[in-house]
Amino acid sequence: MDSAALWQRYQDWLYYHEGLDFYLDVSRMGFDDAFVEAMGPKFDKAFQDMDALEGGAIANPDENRMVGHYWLRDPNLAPTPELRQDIIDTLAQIETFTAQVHSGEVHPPASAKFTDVLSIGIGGSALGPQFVKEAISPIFPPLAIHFIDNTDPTGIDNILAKLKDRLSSTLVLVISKSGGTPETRNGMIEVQKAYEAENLDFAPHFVAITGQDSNLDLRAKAEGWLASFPMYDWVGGRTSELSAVGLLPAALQGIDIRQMLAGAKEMDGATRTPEIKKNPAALLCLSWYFACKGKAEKDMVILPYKDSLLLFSRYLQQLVMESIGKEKDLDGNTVYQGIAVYGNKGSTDQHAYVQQLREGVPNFFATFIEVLEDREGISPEVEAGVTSGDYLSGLLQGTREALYENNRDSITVTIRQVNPYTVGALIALYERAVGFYASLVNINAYHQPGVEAGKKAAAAILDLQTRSLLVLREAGKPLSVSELAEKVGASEQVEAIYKIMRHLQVNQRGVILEGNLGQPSSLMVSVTGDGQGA
Ligand SMILES: O=P(O)(O)OC[C@H]1O[C@](O)(CO)[C@@H](O)[C@@H]1O
Repeated sequence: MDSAALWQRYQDWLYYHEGLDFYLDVSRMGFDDAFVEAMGPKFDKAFQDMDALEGGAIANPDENRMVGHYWLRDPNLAPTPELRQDIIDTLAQIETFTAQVHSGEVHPPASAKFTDVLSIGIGGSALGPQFVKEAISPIFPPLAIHFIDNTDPTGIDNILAKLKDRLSSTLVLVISKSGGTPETRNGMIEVQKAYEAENLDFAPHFVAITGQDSNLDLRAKAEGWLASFPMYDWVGGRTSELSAVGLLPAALQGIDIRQMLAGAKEMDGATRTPEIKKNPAALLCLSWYFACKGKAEKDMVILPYKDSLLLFSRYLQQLVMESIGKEKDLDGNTVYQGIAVYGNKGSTDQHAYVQQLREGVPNFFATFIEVLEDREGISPEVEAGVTSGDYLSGLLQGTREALYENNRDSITVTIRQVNPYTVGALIALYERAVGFYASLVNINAYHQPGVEAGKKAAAAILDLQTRSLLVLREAGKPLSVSELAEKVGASEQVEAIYKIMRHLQVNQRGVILEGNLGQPSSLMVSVTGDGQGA
């Protein structure tokens, strides 16, 4: 296409929303009018599905749940007065609690004010709060936030070492919708132990955000924690940033959560329009469908040219991949759907993997996120008439052009500024696009059956560990790994048992491995003393 035709295509397809000061450019996606026309009926159905979902239909049939994240920013849309009131009350509870914490009215026993927040959670109970912190937390927030989002002992140690002198003024949020996620539980227990080691009563520091009557909820009540906030069963983990899960950590950092909700609400309004060209989420989704051919044919590379949006791709990775990555469609057909998402930020990534994007395997489409405002105030010049921001902007345009020249498609999302309003809008945009995409490819976007397999397998490994240590103690003499597996009654699990023993030995858990470490079958395993791991 020559430059005049491209300029025309750019204008024909440009979406602009005045209230949001938001642009979406899909002109560098190679679809034609015939494709758009052919997609019409599929989109009509997607719009209808979305209407039903917002009206309170059971949009997550496997889990027999409604899907109501859109109601969080417009409680009037909630299908019952009770749900509406719950949303309003929770928001009020978040704001009241935050004001009390900021003023010192709610304070820890040994300190006049809380100074830090430690958020313990994983997946949807961490990624949104982490993204928002990175994007819009003030440089000097009233409370500095830290995260434990894994069961990695070194990761936990690092955070606790950082907070050691301030545990007495740290507010600990334990966030888990199910209230039973092991990584989160482990973090919670280790942090409680850290409080006990400092002779501090942990309960007046701990706050739960969880589903009603979950294990976490019951524990928080039994131990008399400082506060609890609800997580509703009709909000999925990956769409929970605008529930208490994301709003409480954000508010505690001094972020304007009403603005986040307002931005999301405005975007929700824009993405309700049942016309592809006038609906930015539909345009995004049309582009994804075109690139992927409705199958998992391409990856989505997210390239925000703004440091503060670094974690957006990580946040979207869960939102898109946990929603779209499904083996079966709604009719039970095997479809292996998915869109792999990755990316960090431009122009930094230009000095890493953009080489492959430009010249290597064309298995992706890019999404540039452009922020018009370089910084607050006037920029110094780095050379005559040119600022650092001019470079950033030029590098974005240049990369987009270089990709296009080599037949690599791209989308460009443009906002004026990264602020609570636009961050809320971006979250809402992608939530809606994922919902539409699921309709187009006929899958349930709101369950995650695949995650359960890994969780069950991990539980089975821990069970094998307990049984193996028991056998070793009873044997009272060294056993080869295969003898051990046989005595445990799990010969087919010999490799897993070998790995368990190797891990216990390295961590001084009372296991001795003798023999050639490079030849696992030569190893003899025994336990010392009472075998601490048993
Ligand atoms: O909030 P929870 O229940 O601890 O779950 C954390 C994450 O685990 C998952 O259920 C899957 O591993 C995610 O969907 C969820 O965001």
